[in-house]
Amino acid sequence: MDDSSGLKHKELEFTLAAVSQLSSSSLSSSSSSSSSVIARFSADSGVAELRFHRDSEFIDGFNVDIGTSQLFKLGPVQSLCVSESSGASKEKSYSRAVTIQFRNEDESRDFHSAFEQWQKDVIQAGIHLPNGAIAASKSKFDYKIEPSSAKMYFHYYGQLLHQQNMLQDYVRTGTYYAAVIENRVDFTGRVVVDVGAGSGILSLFAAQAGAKHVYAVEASEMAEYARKLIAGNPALAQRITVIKGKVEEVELAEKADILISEPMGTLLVNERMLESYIIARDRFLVPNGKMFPSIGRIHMAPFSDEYLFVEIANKALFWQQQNYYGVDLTPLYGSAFQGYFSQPVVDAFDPRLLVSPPLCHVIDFNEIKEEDLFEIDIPLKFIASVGTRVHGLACWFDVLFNGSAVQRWLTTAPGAPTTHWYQIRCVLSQPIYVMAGQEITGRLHMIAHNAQSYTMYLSLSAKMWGPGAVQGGILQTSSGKLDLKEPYYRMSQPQSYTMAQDQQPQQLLQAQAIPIHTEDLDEAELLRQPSENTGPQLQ
Ligand SMILES: C[S@@+](CC[C@H](N)C(=O)[O-])C[C@H]1O[C@@H](n2cnc3c(N)ncnc32)[C@H](O)[C@@H]1O
Repeated sequence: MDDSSGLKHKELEFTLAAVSQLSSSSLSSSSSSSSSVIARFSADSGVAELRFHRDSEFIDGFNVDIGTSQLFKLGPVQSLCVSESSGASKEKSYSRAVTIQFRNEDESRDFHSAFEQWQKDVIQAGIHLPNGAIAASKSKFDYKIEPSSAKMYFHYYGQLLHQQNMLQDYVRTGTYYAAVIENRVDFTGRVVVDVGAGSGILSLFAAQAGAKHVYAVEASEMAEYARKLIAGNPALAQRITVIKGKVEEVELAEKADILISEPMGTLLVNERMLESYIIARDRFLVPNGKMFPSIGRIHMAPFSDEYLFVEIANKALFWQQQNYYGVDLTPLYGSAFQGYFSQPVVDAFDPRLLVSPPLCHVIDFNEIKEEDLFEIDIPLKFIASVGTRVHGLACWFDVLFNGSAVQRWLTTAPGAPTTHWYQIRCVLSQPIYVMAGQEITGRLHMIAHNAQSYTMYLSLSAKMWGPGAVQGGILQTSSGKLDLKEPYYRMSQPQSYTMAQDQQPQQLLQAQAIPIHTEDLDEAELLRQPSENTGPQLQ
């Protein structure tokens, strides 16, 4: 039954034991209560919201927009609600989290099902405003992604120079070409959907491989260029239809036998386009249809790199000046130091820097649910091959084209031909010392945010080692929080790994600072490796 909000469910209230807030600037700032807290589901303001009240007072800054939030269970009576910042603060904040403590398991369960139901209604029905008007029904994409991020993102992809950058990554485009052409058997006479077609290049490959018809879906202005490019290839053009729009929103005349897409961002998941690929699967693909690619793997291994560590630590030294035009800058040193270590480093590194064999986290595009990509939690366990200082976690990815004739992997591994994705390294501000044979454990926990990327929480620990060690005991732990949306592109740095890796960090800190190449890249450009001077190494 509809109420004035237009949602099927009436306003609901839950009494909670406590709530506390994790803001992006502080992990622990909180406002938990001694008196009980009421959580109220409401659409009073025309937006479906969860509002928290204590002693009939609204708790400012805690309200969450149900349409753009995600609720996770932390334990039987504890949950975490991650949401877009919508409070009074003007501070730029991609996401914020409220920890909710329930009084018992039943109430926790009821709360979760109410949240799920409200979210479904918001997404499916749109929201009726109190004056009777109906707010435009938003798509799944619009609910998850901040409009300013989406605008910049599609503006970036609407430009030919950025499509050219990807086309000129010959490892990437050549592997797609080979995977399609060698697997003609999968394309001949089939209906294909190209998810995020860009210039239309993969649609043209699919048509070359004999596709009966290809629907090239592209949300950015690039769709117009794709039309032009396709029209200029008349032998293929009659079998390709360009559809301008988001895969979450467009309608197609028929189902697809096969999806083709290049949805991979830095560390596979940046840009959150994999979710669009999964939505396209659920909307357009016939049961048991093929996906090109069908599997993605994130590979991870601890690394040791004194140069990189010192370079990052040195960047913050600027803020140690006590007399900068008469101003003491040191109050900001700690924040600057933390800021530099929160940037994943993007470059191509020597695989000899790896301290142990890598492990991998598999994402099966045929099976995974869109929601599974909202939070990616990877337990880490390695055995150090050498005694050294570990400076963080190195990561890269690969994807599989599981063709009926030929299987092909597109890899971005260190040591393999470089792609425009390079590799990424999460550097910890506190290195850990390991001996050969010692176990390194940890966790990489990534939480999606509404700026089309992820907040990454990394921790690494060295376990007790040697005779007499307490079973399972931890010697040292180091952790960090990084934003995958704000990487540090380091490709133009001089790379030299001739120095002994056991040189003390203090000595290096005193050494001449490595000149830092700063690139004036806008936010959208940072989603991908973008500029000409840092372009992919041509084959
Ligand atoms: C990495 S590019 C790949 C372009 C092209 N397929 C290629 O391989 O060269 C991804 C493209 O997908 C488009 N895109 C991203 N999300 C989309 C969505 N939800 N719906 C439609 N297009 C999308 C972007 O605008 C961009 O052009």
